[in-house]
Amino acid sequence: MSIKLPQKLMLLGSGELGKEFAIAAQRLGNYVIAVDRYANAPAMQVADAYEVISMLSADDLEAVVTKYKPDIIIPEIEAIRTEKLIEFEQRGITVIPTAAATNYTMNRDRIRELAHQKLGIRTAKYGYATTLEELIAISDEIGFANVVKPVMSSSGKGQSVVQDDSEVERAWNYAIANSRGDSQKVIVEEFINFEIEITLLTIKQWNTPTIFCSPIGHRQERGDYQESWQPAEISEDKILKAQEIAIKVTDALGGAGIFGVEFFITKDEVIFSELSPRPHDTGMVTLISQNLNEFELHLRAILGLPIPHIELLGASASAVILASEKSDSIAFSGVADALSEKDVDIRLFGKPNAHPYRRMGVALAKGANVQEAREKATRAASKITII
Ligand SMILES: Nc1ncnc2c1ncn2[C@@H]1O[C@H](COP(=O)(O)OP(=O)(O)OP(=O)(O)O)[C@@H](O)[C@H]1O
Ligand SMILES: NCC(=O)N[C@@H]1O[C@H](COP(=O)([O-])[O-])[C@@H](O)[C@H]1O
Ligand SMILES: [Mg+2]
Repeated sequence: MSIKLPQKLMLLGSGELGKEFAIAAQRLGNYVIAVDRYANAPAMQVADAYEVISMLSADDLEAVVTKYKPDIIIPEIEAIRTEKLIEFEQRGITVIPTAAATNYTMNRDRIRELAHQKLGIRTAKYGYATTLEELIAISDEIGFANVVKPVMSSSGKGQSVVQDDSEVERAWNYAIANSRGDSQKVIVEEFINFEIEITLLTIKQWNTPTIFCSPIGHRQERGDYQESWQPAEISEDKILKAQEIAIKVTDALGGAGIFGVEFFITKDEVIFSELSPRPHDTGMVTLISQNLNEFELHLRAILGLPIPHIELLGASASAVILASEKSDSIAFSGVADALSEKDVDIRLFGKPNAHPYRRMGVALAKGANVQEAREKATRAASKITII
């Protein structure tokens, strides 16, 4: 595919990942329309145009697509009326990576079925429930500890680790209260006691073979990422195994773009967890670690532009800057202090309001080794306070 520039790109979802993507797209002169459910979202601040709609509404999606006639639709979150994307694709608009892929990954049950049932890939043992009674029954079958998550959610929203049957009801209520979209279904997964978990950024291209970034290690709390680092300390044979699985799943999904493929690495196994058909939050480390970051790679893959070489520039890390309370007026202190160390950078996303644990920024660092990079990133993040 050889594409003419500029292209008119419509981002569905305009958070921090969309913002960096919009910047990358505009550096090559493209026209970006940023869409999200609230005004002043990060990507809207750097886009050519923006719209506030419910992305779960087919009518709202139709209205913005009719208004702007984008060449390419680029989903940035899961919670989108993906059936409507299938219709847009049939009308000749490119959907990234494909409309079917966004439909598969919108709900945890669909991608699980594809990876485990259809492709035979090793995952954690799992089951589903649509009522508390079903959850009690399936939890006994899966055993404890297990992890309960709404089938539609991200960044750990509504997710809990359940240690024994006394905690099942609380997990049910928490999952249902925090489910995105209109689903009342939860997935229960066997708790995997992993040594490390990784994101393998996988770049699927229109006409050239799939390529990979060096694996990214990460640490999560409450199901949400706290820090990530690159390279992850895993053996070459496990990297090859993860690459083989990533190729299988992304080939089944088709299209082009970057995917964040998540794995649990145990002593003996590489276990597929889930994937994002778009840049990954833990991949923000590539804003400092690589010659081309994950957003530039996504753009090049989408536009069919060459990626001659991906270079890891050295051990690097990212650490998140989280809000601690609810607020509608955001200001940061400690920025100068955070930036005082060599090879440290930060991004403040410009989200218009905060609530506990909302990700408001990220600190990035390079170091002599992964440990030093992680320490520097965490130190920088800890110096920034939201006031
Ligand atoms: N079965 C499991 N065993 C052990 N830990 C788990 C399991 N499932 C999830 N976790 C932990 O919770 C984190 C978040 O889970 P998961 O990736 O499924 O949720 P998510 O809401 O889609 O997150 P994101 O959108 O940020 O990728 C995982 O990265 C891992 O640390
Ligand atoms: N794990 C998925 C992820 O990190 N997605 C990123 O977070 C934004 C939502 O943030 P918000 O909840 O603070 O609005 C999304 O728009 C995307 O950029
Ligand atoms: Mg995840």
